[in-house]
Amino acid sequence: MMEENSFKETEFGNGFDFKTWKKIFSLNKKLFPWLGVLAAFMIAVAVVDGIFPLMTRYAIDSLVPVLSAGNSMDPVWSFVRKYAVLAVTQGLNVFLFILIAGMIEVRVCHRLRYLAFRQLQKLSFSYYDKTPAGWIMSRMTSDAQKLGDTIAWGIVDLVWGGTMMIVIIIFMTAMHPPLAAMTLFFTPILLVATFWFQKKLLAAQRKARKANSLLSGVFNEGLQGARTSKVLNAEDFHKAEFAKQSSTLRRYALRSARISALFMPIVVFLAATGAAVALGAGGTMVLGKTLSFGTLVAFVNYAMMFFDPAREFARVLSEFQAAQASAERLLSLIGTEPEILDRADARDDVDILGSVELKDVSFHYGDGKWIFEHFSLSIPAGQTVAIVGETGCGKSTLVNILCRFYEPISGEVNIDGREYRERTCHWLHSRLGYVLQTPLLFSGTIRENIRYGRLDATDAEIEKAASEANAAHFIEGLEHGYETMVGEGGVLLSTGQKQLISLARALVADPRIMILDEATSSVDTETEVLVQNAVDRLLAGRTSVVIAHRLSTIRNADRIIVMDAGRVIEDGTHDELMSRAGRYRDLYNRQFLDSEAILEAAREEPAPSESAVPSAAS
Ligand SMILES: Nc1ncnc2c1ncn2[C@@H]1O[C@H](COP(=O)(O)OP(=O)(O)OP(=O)(O)O)[C@@H](O)[C@H]1O
Repeated sequence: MMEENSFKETEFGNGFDFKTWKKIFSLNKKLFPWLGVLAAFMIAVAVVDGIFPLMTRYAIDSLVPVLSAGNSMDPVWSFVRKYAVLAVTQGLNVFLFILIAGMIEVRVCHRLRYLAFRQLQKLSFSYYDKTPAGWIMSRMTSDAQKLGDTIAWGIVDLVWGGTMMIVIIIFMTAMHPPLAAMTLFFTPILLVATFWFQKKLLAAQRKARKANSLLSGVFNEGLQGARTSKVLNAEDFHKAEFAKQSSTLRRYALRSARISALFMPIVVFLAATGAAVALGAGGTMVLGKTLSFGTLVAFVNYAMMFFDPAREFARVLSEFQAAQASAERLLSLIGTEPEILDRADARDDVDILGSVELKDVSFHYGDGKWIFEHFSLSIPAGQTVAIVGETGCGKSTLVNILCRFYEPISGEVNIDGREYRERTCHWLHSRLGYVLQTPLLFSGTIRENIRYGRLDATDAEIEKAASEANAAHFIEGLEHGYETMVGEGGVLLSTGQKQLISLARALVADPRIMILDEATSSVDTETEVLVQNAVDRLLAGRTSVVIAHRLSTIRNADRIIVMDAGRVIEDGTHDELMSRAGRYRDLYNRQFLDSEAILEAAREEPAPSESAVPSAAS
């Protein structure tokens, strides 16, 4: 298998890319009306926010003289009513925009995860060879989450910040254009400074996060491998690695703290300068009676308020830029084409008898290292073939090609005399059973796990398959029987129990061709016999290819193929090959008799953890 660290992630650019965002938005077309509603609410929130200083202006200029003159309270009550209406409207706006933005966040995240997961189901095996599981998990979890968050709350802040700045400029200009020009004189500097700081801050934070995750990796390895590193005297190496990552983290964390510390005073200073100008110039006008006192207060308010939307606007733009890497990585996953695709004229509606033939097949995994060159093998329908050979000789690769997880680079794979690419992948996979060496169960009940073999199987069929697979006895002995939860990956069951369930799953599917990658893990003798009987039943009457480790399977096979470096070097029955004194006899004596000896030892002293087949795992 390919090492995970050989995976090279595509480097994505840093600049803002409209195309990427257009694609992300087009994947969420159904949310467009909601995005429009959200934007409308944010415009409303910004307008109402901008009206409050005008209310203060009105109170100072119109109400204070009325109150000072001791006239009626009526205008005050009318003002209070208007103020209350405005406050309630704003409360409602805020309630609704939080609700809608939250809904959009969840739906964007769900949609992107759904699209990525759907694509993952379609992708060929080769994709999983090249792509580490951790990388895929990050795309599905943190990237999808980040995009949901950035799109929903980014629109909130972007529309609010943009509208708020426009509203402030309009209101100021409408009240007093020359004073507006003076107050807003520093605004461009404020905007530039805000953008610059936000960009630097985000970059430092991103580097700090990266250093933090590397440091967690070092922790993890250090803790998990504590025993190994002691044995290997590798403590100093781990200490040095920890010191390196830790000082990188400290450097970036300090940088981000420095930027934050500088940012606030500088930007607040600039905003305050605007307010000071308004106060100085406006104050003079108030003295000269060319400006009302209320208008001056409104100007000072607006000048101080301008800083907030400017900061939000800059922050969101930088966040969109930061989230762009998430968008590009997710799009690269969603847009990956499966390497194995059905041909346009591939048929699905043909019966299968089960004869299999590899004809002149050559294959490599994309690295140019040929695993098979001009390889041929023919298996008549109904025959059981055991494949044996040293590790790395190509047994699993042969099975991978047979199952069409990979296609040959050249040559043909014929099933019932027809090239398998003339059929759909579904045609083959629905008629082919594959029992893995390490049986994988899904979290759920035992019944559900057996039903994975054929989704429309009835309960009676499931129970019949379990009984044929020798699993019924132990299942019925469990407190919840077929409804027993198996835990994630089947952790609540023993190895032997999992093997029996996976055999039942294959039996319920009733495939014409059966591929069996036999388990090497030893189970106790009693289970070994149960598993072997179930395997015999599973293989009977089907074309079967078994990567064989059990002596009993090898002996019972119709034919044994010995492979070496991608070639068939011996082919015959057990007795024929034993009489030839060739590689098979060698292997048999060395490998299979050894495993027989291990089994023999296990018979005398059964391992407690593996002797649990008939026992409960509720
Ligand atoms: N996904 C892969 N990408 C690249 N090379 C691979 C891949 N899988 C297997 N190989 C290489 O192909 C060769 C044959 O491997 P294969 O797994 O088919 O052997 P095997 O006989 O099944 O071995 P084992 O008995 O250990 O399972 C090996 O050299 C292996 O390194």
